[in-house]
Amino acid sequence: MIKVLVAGFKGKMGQQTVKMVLEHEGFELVGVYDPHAAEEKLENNTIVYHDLTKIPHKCADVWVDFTSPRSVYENVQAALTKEIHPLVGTTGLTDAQVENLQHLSAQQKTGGLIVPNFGISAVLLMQFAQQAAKYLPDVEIIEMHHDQKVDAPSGTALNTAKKIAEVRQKRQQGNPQETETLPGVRGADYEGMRIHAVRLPGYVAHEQVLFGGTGEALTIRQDSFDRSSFMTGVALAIKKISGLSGLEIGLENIL
Ligand SMILES: NC(=O)C1=CN([C@@H]2O[C@H](COP(=O)(O)OP(=O)(O)OC[C@H]3O[C@@H](n4cnc5c(N)ncnc54)[C@H](OP(=O)(O)O)[C@@H]3O)[C@@H](O)[C@H]2O)C=CC1
Ligand SMILES: O=C(O)C1=N[C@H](C(=O)O)C[C@H](O)C1
Repeated sequence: MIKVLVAGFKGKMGQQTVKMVLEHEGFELVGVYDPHAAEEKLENNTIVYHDLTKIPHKCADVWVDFTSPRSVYENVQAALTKEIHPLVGTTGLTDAQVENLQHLSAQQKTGGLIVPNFGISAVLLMQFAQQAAKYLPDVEIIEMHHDQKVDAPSGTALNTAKKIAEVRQKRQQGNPQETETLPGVRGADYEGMRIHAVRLPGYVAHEQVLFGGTGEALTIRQDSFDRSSFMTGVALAIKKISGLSGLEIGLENIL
């Protein structure tokens, strides 16, 4: 049995993860964590932790984190220090934070995985976009999410831009003389690529990558209509994470 702890268990993704772990015959839910939770135990007697320092060393094999950009760094530090493999779905870690966590992971000899998106459609979108950018280097990214999301751009959009930047030179896009008569209207700039974030009720998680060439265009789009779609990826990562020696980024590392 793989022992799993879920941080952020009351949230939208945390609840899906708890359900999946309880239903999976190879997994055992050994604890859940939320500093703001009122209860001491779940209905099935699973222990509820409220304080990071009270979570015992090596009490779980995997720490699944679906919390918030404000808490994820501290949580992953705690998991690594306790020699629990962190499986990080939470977005918003900065590059410097990721680098520090990778050092800690090496020091602790405890591997882990940061996954900007557990959906197979999003993983494929990122791979196809990287491939397309080799031939169509003028790109804009539009991500669309529910209006409760706290971070922008989405982790998926930022990771898409980083993957594209690996295969193309930084380039200026659009008219060098362009001006914004409404500030921000052209979106954020990542190495010359524009990223636009839409937040609307009714949406879940969606992304379009638009490529323009001479007289032609390509649009790649993925849609996550339901959060249960992320659970196949979470389950697979829980099974495979102990095989990772460092703190890696992207579900593709275990596919
Ligand atoms: N990688 C992927 O495929 C996906 C990633 N995500 C990411 O996962 C994260 C969570 O998303 P979602 O579930 O929608 O968000 P929610 O706001 O629904 O849930 C977050 C939960 O974390 C709790 N929380 C806050 N601080 C802490 C802490 N220090 N330790 C433990 N729990 C804490 C919150 O409690 P309280 O409300 O009391 O503060 C809340 O219950 C986001 O960063 C989102 O971008 C989402 C979907 C897919
Ligand atoms: O907050 C969300 O909902 C999601 N967050 C992740 C992100 O920021 O990319 C993954 C998915 O888009 C859902």
